[in-house]
Amino acid sequence: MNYQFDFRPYRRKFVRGVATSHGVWEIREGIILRLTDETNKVGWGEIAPISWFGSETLAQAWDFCCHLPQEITEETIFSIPDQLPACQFGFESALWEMKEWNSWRMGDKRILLSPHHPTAPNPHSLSVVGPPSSPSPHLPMTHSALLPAGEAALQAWENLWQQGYSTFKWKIGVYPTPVELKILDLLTQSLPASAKLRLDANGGLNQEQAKLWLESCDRCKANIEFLEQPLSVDEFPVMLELSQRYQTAIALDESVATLPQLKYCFQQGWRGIFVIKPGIVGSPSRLRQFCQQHEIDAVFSSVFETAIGRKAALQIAVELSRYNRAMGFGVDHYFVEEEGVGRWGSVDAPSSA
Ligand SMILES: O=C(O)CCC(=O)c1ccccc1C(=O)O
Ligand SMILES: [Mg+2]
Repeated sequence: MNYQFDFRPYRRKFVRGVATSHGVWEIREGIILRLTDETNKVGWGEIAPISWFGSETLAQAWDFCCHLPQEITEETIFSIPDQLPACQFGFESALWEMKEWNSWRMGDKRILLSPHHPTAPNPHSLSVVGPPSSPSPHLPMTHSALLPAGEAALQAWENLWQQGYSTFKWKIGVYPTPVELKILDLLTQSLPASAKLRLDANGGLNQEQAKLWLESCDRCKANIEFLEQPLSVDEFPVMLELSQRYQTAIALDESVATLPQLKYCFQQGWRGIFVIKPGIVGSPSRLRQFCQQHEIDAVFSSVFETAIGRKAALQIAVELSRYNRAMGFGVDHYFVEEEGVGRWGSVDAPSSA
């Protein structure tokens, strides 16, 4: 079977920049792709790289798309190299979506698009356009809401709590450790007792600081679910050691950004938490295979994708989640609801390409 392949870039500005230990991230850029089969069934996919996190760059993904022929096959998709993990996700999830349509009784004509009049669904509201997802055998999943770095977290949690979130993730390693530890004190005193807090350092701590955080967390009466990626990727052995020395759990994130890295850390003996970002980790089918073979403790997490990538990522997350870990997709408050994500039909190269 041959599939017609189309793609377009998109650009979304965050309402407020996302501050991490890497600096402030202002704009999310990516690629929306579409596969159309010979009967005009379509599948949408999204390529949303984060190169500072360990995926390919947007320019590399764009270049890959530009060099593909207009008609591709499954073999094209399953032979995308591991160096392009966000592309593997985008193409495979588009293929998956199209096949889902094949096994679904077509009652909704909105999606049956003529290739001569391409109109993209609004990626913000794709959930109302797509086919019903296969029923999940799992319990309803909860989401974790992302808090801003620094003392802004002290004001931000309450509104999110009222929206129904009870797990929060706070970015640390952005301000000096003593300042942030003081805020941690205030935050844990003000959060409701049933709330859970995740701390995400994005690899921005040194070993001394990491120990200070872990000691504070061990002493803390509040429910600290885990400390995420305290040290840089090359300090994996130290994190392995710390995970055995402290009560507070450690989650790897940047260290397991892609599937080969995930496999490596597992092989090296990591049995703590793995944060998995389906949007950049690579091939969904190979991820599924690995997670089903090894019953790892996984937390699934957003890459600030649009509703197109989110739908595919959530399908994977719901299928592979265990231990009732909240999923890190509570990031909608970083985007303006009505904002467009680029028009299907106007072709501009991404600004960074
Ligand atoms: O995981 C979450 O709860 C929210 C998503 C998130 O924090 C994130 C989003 C994009 C890039 C990196 C990260 C991160 O976990 O470090
Ligand atoms: Mg993280």
